[in-house]
Amino acid sequence: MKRARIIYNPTSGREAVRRELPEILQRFEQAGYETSTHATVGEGDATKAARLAVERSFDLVVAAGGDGTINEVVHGIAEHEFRPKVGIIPVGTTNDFARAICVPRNVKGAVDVILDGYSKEIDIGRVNDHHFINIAGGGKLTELTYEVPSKLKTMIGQLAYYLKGVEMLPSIRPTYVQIEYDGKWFEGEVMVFLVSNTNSIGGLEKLAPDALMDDGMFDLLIIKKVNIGELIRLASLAMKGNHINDPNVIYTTANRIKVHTDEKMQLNIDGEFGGLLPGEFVNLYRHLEFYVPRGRWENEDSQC
Ligand SMILES: Nc1ncnc2c1ncn2[C@@H]1O[C@H](COP(=O)(O)OP(=O)(O)OP(=O)(O)O)[C@@H](O)[C@H]1O
Repeated sequence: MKRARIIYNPTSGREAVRRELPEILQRFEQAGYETSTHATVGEGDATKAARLAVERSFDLVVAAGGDGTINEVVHGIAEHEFRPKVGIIPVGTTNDFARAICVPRNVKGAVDVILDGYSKEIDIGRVNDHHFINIAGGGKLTELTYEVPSKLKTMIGQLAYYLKGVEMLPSIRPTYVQIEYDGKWFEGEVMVFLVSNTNSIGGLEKLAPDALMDDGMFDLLIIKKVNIGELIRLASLAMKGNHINDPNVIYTTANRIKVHTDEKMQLNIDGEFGGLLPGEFVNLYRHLEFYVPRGRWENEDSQC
């Protein structure tokens, strides 16, 4: 009998997964999985639980939570030689990764996808000792993701991030960085740099519009030093993906990216604090197999 381990964050998003757990378990059991669960208790716990699931040879590991929980589960699995397949039940606030791989952002639809049994190998990113699924980066602008209080996120969802962004705008300062990407070189002041694995970041689906998830390449986006007015203009262009040809923006693909700075610059990994730079970003080609909707993912023009 196949064995599934469901690792869930009981506090994610609007706390949906806790309510629906009995039904989720029943559906996995009916589909032939011997299923057990682990409720996370705090930071790093999903990683430990995922490592344990690998050691105990589970066939399937399901991450139920927001992008933070999925990141932790991926981190716990990615370092092993034998890597079980991964299913996701997105019940977080923004659910960027689910958006990117077309998994429905409701419990029933997400469970349908996993139990349908269609999976795809997907790239993931590594920087220093961390892994990431969506995006890593640095610059004051990225720091808003961990300044949004969890209670506020539960109450008003994604709007909480935008409110924080507006609040932080006047305090955003550029940082002097050196970035080496696949043999090319950038040196100068930047507002933000983003290393993206998916095209869905912070709910903005056009920020890295060309990002593919199984090509072994990141999309690198650098926004050079600009004033606040320019930054607001670029942000509004980014809503439609029209920022990428702007002279203040570098947008390119790369497999390996090294970032160095003499200033103190925080590294943001999938929306969480990931230590300080410098960092070397490496794309791990088709490293993990995720359950995705049959058909829909194959068609390049399809919108999730
Ligand atoms: N029982 C818990 N109580 C409080 N925090 C927890 C608990 N379990 C895990 N966490 C922490 O919560 C973090 C964020 O959770 P997660 O990403 O699942 O939900 P979210 O913040 O609602 O969604 P999103 O990442 O989409 O904003 C995790 O990275 C983990 O460190």
